[in-house]
Amino acid sequence: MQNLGGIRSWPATWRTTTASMMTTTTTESVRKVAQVLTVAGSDSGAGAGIQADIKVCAARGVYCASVITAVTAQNSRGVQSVHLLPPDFVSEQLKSVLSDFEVDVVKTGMLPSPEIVEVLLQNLSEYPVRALVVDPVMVSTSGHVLAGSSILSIFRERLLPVADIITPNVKEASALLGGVRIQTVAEMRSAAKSLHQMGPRFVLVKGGDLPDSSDSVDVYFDGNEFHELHSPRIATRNTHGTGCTLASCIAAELAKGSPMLSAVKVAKRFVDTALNYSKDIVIGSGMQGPFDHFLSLKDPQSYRQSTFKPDDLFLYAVTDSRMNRKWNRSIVDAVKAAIEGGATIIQLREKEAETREFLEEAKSCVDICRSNGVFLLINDRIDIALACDADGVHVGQSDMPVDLVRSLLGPDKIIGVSCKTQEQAHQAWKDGADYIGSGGVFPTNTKANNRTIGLDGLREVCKASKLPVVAIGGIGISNAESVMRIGEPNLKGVAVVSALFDQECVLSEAKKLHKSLTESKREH
Ligand SMILES: Nc1ncnc2c1ncn2[C@@H]1O[C@H](COP(=O)(O)OP(=O)(O)OP(=O)(O)O)[C@@H](O)[C@H]1O
Ligand SMILES: Cc1ncc(CO)c(N)n1
Ligand SMILES: [Mg+2]
Repeated sequence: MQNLGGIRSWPATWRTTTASMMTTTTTESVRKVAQVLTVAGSDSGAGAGIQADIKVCAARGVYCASVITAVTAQNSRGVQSVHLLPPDFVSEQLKSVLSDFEVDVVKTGMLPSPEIVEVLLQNLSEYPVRALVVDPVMVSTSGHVLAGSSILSIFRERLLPVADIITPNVKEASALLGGVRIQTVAEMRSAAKSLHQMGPRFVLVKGGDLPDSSDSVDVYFDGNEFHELHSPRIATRNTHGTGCTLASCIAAELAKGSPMLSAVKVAKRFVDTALNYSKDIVIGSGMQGPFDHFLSLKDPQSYRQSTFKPDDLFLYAVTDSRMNRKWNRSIVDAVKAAIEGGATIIQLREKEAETREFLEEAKSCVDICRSNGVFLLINDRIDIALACDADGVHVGQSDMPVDLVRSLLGPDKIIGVSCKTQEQAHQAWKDGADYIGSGGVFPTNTKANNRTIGLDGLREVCKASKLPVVAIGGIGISNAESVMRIGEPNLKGVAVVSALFDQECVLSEAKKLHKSLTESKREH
């Protein structure tokens, strides 16, 4: 919470906890478990509310306690009835949990009366937590009022100012702002700005219900900069509880130690994946079905595969053991800095590493990448990729053939392959690769005896490729724009080695490169 220092003051070790383990060893015998407390309403249909919150946290590897504010009779057709719990009893539940557990993050959903908000604030001042995520639930997607206008003034005056992030949908944002019109992304941006002035540290205005939009766009504002989070709108009836899921996932990621923007990105991606994954399941006969938070009601194999997107190739960071040694940093530190600076995918290319040491480092990198929602690939070493459960591999033309890699790794891992020619690009697609890396575009010292194909060669490969392409070889801040300017639609980004890792500060180089790539993307 704002007045408590927020998540920025968290111990550094927390930032490396994993989604699957949810713990950090503090002493030999005590394991710290990341904990969320949701303060929300029960949904008998279990698609939204408390039930969704608990499922999301479990899916993200975080413990979730629950304080119930109201009980709803609700299904896929709508809300039939709402029963509020007495504020005193809500307070007893809050005390019960907060006085006993080490709650990291409180997430609020349905807070149906000013008295309930009052007891929540009272308990939070008595038992401070590290972060407060406020999903200002007011109306269900089916149109039922879950919290009326009586809560508006206490929300505006007392709850929002102590929130770390608020996640209103467009209707809720409009209600909080006294009924302003929000029908476009531009209006979402200005709403986010006005809401920020009410005191929360971060604002995310969700665009799931934005009319006439082919993308599902959420607008994030940190008081300084805006970020638009886009994902294609998924055609499904199963969107009941997307809002609760998003907010709880943000809370879970914060509890594990993520910075805010990373938590929001992971959450958006989680909702997107879960919706995609369960778009055709049928639960209930109404217009608003629940979806599957555990991604298990359908063939689990398609999970990862469906989440790799060509845009993940935007800023592709490839590590190099010699450079890390030269600058005296570990692979793990190099990867952390690259991600913080904006790298969108990581490849570990550690030619000289000893297997056992490499495996340990790769495992740590998997944890960091996963908690930041960034994929991690291993160069060439299928064995290491399997052993550390990396998201995939990148192979060259003289490494193991792609079809064999695919049969070893299964359908859900990402496979990239280096291609210099149109024939190789065609073969990569036939063999089941997900993307190709093409280069060396410019001469480079990183790879000896590597033929340079130039921008013309890159263009040829892009034209022949049915797969997304990332350009590699001698690319850095000075020439990244000229590469992207070739304007081939399937050229999705640049891969860099020295430009990030043979530098004194990986973080600032990554930031600069990300900025220049973003600018060149905007221009085209
Ligand atoms: N059809 C969809 N396809 C993809 N993403 C979606 C879709 N609908 C909603 N989302 C995403 O789900 C998240 C929740 O957004 P939404 O605006 O629906 O919240 P909400 O209305 O509060 O949710 P709820 O339905 O739980 O009340 C956002 O990240 C939004 O972009
Ligand atoms: C209990 C409850 N909380 C939140 C929502 C918002 O989706 C809902 N429909 N039901
Ligand atoms: Mg909605």
